[in-house]
Amino acid sequence: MLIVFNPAAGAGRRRRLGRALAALGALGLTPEVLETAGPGDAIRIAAAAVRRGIGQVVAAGGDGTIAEVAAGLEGSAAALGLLPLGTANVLAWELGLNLAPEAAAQVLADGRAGVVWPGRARFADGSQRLFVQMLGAGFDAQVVARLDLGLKRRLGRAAYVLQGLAELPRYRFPPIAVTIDGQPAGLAASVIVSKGRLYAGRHLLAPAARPAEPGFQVVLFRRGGAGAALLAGAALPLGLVPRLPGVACIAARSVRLAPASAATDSIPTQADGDPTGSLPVSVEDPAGPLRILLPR
Ligand SMILES: Nc1ncnc2c1ncn2[C@@H]1O[C@H](COP(=O)(O)OP(=O)(O)OP(=O)(O)O)[C@@H](O)[C@H]1O
Repeated sequence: MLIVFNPAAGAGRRRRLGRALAALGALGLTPEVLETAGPGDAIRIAAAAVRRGIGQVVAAGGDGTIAEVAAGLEGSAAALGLLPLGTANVLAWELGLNLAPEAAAQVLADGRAGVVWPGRARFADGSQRLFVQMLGAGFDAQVVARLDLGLKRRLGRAAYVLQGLAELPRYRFPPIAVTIDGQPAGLAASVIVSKGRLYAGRHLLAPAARPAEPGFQVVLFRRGGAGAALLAGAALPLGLVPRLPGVACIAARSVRLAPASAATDSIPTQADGDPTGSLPVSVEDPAGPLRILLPR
């Protein structure tokens, strides 16, 4: 077993890693730990672990670290383990993991192998990105892109709320043209292509999502403007976003998002809470699912 540790993820992460290692030691396991030095490093470390024949590679960080380890494991038989140390840890909540380091260690030691299907996003410059929980385009991606990382470290998820309020008066909500399974699906001010039911922690966004199956739920925010975004932000912790007027949730096997007009501003995207490229983007299933260690 190899643990890929992102020292920049979440708060109190080194202490939480230490607790997990102590618990693993008590269970007779002494995994190798490698630290990431920056973005993309976890992909390289996980891919090298696969070449060395390591059967379990653990992402110790948040959703961004999980997505990078997943990309490194793609196409292999190695199982992904989770040690949630991030800020939002949405995939861990989605899969029903207990976030305490000792409980996570127990799953690494004796969990059952399940599967999750990630999504693949392809950008116009030829770059691509695997995501495990969601890809956002529009307002939420703008918030992620502008987020001050020092603030995120100090305040955790509250930093997103503050940054969201700061972006409300400046973001212009350029319209996004949405294509679902090859058919036009109209315009939206913001879109979240979700693999899971949850968003930004434990908040319900896409009730029909099934992470263990291919395909996506596409959450369309048809209404733009500060008022609609503020309403969505207020509805999120109440789990009421899917019921808001102007919000639609559509099942998809492939999605294309593009600026509706060539004259509009560049529209940002985020994947699993990290800034990614700008629109246009195409989203599809990868060739196969990922093996993942789940609670018994
Ligand atoms: N040593 C490092 N220094 C700075 N950034 C790093 C380092 N190693 C990895 N990263 C980047 O940090 C990004 C954010 O980490 P991650 O998503 O795991 O934590 P988080 O944002 O706190 O958690 P969550 O996504 O659950 O809110 C990763 O996608 C990765 O690209």
